Amino acid sequence: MEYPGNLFVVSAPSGAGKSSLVKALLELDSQVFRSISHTTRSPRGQEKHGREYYFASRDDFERMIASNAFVEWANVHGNLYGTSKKAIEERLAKGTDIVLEIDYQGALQIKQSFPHAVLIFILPPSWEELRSRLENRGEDASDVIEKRLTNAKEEMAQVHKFDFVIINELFERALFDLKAVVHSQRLRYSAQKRVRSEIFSSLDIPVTLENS
Ligand SMILES: Nc1nc2c(ncn2[C@@H]2O[C@H](COP(=O)(O)OP(=O)(O)O)[C@@H](O)[C@H]2O)c(=O)[nH]1
Ligand SMILES: Nc1ncnc2c1ncn2[C@@H]1O[C@H](COP(=O)(O)OP(=O)(O)O)[C@@H](O)[C@H]1O
Repeated sequence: MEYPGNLFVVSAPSGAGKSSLVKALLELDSQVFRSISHTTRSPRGQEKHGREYYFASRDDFERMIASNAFVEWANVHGNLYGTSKKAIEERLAKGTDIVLEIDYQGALQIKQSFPHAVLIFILPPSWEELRSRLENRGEDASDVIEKRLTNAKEEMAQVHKFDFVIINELFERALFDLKAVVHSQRLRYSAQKRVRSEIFSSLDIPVTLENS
């Protein structure tokens, strides 16, 4: 099913800066919303249920899997994470753009269900920088950091399956690149047709079906 809204997926190894970049994007662009995932991970730092995540027990999460409530879900770093159908379908149907901040497994599942989804991978500038960001963030125990750094090797090996790759060295530059990807998608003819059809019809521009 085609939706009038654009669907962006942002993936990155833990510590690369995806949450910071998506947060900054949402502050600049009122037309983009972030999908709130469910997770069995316990809250970190100042995280609040219903804001960063819907924190769920393992039983509740598995009940949601059994009732087919997720459009995608995955086991990441030993915790379960998933995007509920409810979280995205309502927003997309309204024509707003939505960002999913999910791992590469979820990204590939989304691309299967929503071929027009735009997959964006955020890379750190180096291994040393990735480690130091995780350590300076100060939100994960050292064994968790080691596990996430080990998983980062497999995650970054998937980068070629993504539509765009942004290197998050200087934050402002990476944010500029992320904004450019979002805005370029809005300028695609098919996206324009869905959002500005009244202008196309008033200018008598023929809209061919294959772009619908
Ligand atoms: N597949 C999937 N991955 C998710 C979802 N929500 C978060 N993740 C990913 O799970 C991983 C761990 O997220 P988190 O525990 O918040 O740690 P962070 O990566 O250090 O911010 C990250 O790669 C997230 O992108 C989701 O709904 N589905
Ligand atoms: N370009 C950057 N330069 C330096 N530090 C950064 C940059 N981007 C993010 N950070 C910091 O790195 C840490 C990890 O960022 P975060 O957004 O939590 O990553 P992720 O969501 O990918 O795990 C945070 O402390 C954040 O403030």
